[in-house]
Amino acid sequence: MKKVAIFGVGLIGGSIALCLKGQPDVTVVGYSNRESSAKKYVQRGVVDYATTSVEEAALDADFIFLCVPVGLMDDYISQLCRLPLKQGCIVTDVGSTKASVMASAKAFAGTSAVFIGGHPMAGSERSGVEAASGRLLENAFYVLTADADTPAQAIADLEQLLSYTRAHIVKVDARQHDTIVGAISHLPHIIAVALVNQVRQYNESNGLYELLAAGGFRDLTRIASGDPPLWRDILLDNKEVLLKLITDWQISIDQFRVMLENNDGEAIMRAFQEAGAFRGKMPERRKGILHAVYDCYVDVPDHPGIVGSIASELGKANINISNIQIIESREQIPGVLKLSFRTQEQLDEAIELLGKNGYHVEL
Ligand SMILES: NC(=O)C1=CN([C@@H]2O[C@H](COP(=O)(O)OP(=O)(O)OC[C@H]3O[C@@H](n4cnc5c(N)ncnc54)[C@H](O)[C@@H]3O)[C@@H](O)[C@H]2O)C=CC1
Ligand SMILES: O=C(O)C(=O)Cc1ccc(O)cc1
Repeated sequence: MKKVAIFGVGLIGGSIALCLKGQPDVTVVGYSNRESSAKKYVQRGVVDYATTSVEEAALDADFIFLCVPVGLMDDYISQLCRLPLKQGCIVTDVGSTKASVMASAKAFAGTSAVFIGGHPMAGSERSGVEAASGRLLENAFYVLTADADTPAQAIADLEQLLSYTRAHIVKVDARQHDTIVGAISHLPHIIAVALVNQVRQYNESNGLYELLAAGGFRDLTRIASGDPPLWRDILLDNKEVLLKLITDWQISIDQFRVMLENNDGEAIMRAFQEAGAFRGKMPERRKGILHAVYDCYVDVPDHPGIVGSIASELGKANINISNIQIIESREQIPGVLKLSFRTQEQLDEAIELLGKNGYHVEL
């Protein structure tokens, strides 16, 4: 039996726990610094048992996952490396930045434990154990960062355990990870927040901004709803990378300003063509860091039972809806139903079926 201790059973820790709990050879213990959270982990059935004692959680653990916000990693690493951990215990983390945690983890040198950095490249703007799902990491990339002297057997053992998440392991150098993830995740979060706040300020003097921003703008800026303390920690920890990326971003935006000032339609088209061609090459069907959302919008006449009837038409065709949202119908605007699916295939099938049945569907 392998004992796996999860420190911080929130969105990511809870999702990993759900993949491991119930496996024939695994016991999962959750650690929280708060009694009420520890109780909740057990009540929700995410862990086998929970404790508020670092020592009890770590005692005899074969694997320890640090799933707390980035700003707390160093503190937990210092606490753990002072404990008599089991010989060969593998300590890992799930933090969104890797260089600082790898630096802190040097403290494990000469102890009975081995540290391997980790970052599952999937998640959402939600947080807490309530948002955890055993399918969150399925098909996502899962980065591991290890030092040159990390025993190959320890990496293999961690990979073996992580196979329960059905994520795809990739090994990346910690600094390179922070540079790349800075560009594809951290900078986009900054831009999304800045964009929403720009519109929020315009909206203070004209509420039409909020009303008209309901569609694409809302989807484009979904990640602006991330947990504020979590993102404070990530951005401050990756500050050096982000300062450089923000400078590059300012150059890109400035190029657009110049194109507009010069009425340079050719350059605008070229920018769209280059972006479209690069984006078109990106893999669509594997979860990326900003995970794909397979949504469509269906215009619905305002009559009772319409939602049930659409759901049952799809159900009969074995197309599973993962979420239905009725978007408030406003005066003179037909009702709109937002349907979400888990895969591109299911979305495509739903669009085809609903189209055949006379519904107007948009992406
Ligand atoms: N949100 C996301 O989509 C992703 C987040 N990550 C990383 O995963 C880690 C956890 O993030 P989430 O699961 O999203 O956050 P979360 O807020 O859902 O979970 C964090 C957990 O840590 C616990 N916690 C907070 N302070 C604590 C303390 N002082 N001692 C012990 N436990 C404490 C919370 O109670 C909660 O259970 C972070 O390092 C984040 O950068 C990695 C990939 C994706
Ligand atoms: O919601 C999304 O699409 C995300 O981008 C979630 C996310 C947040 C932090 C990470 O380190 C990785 C993924």
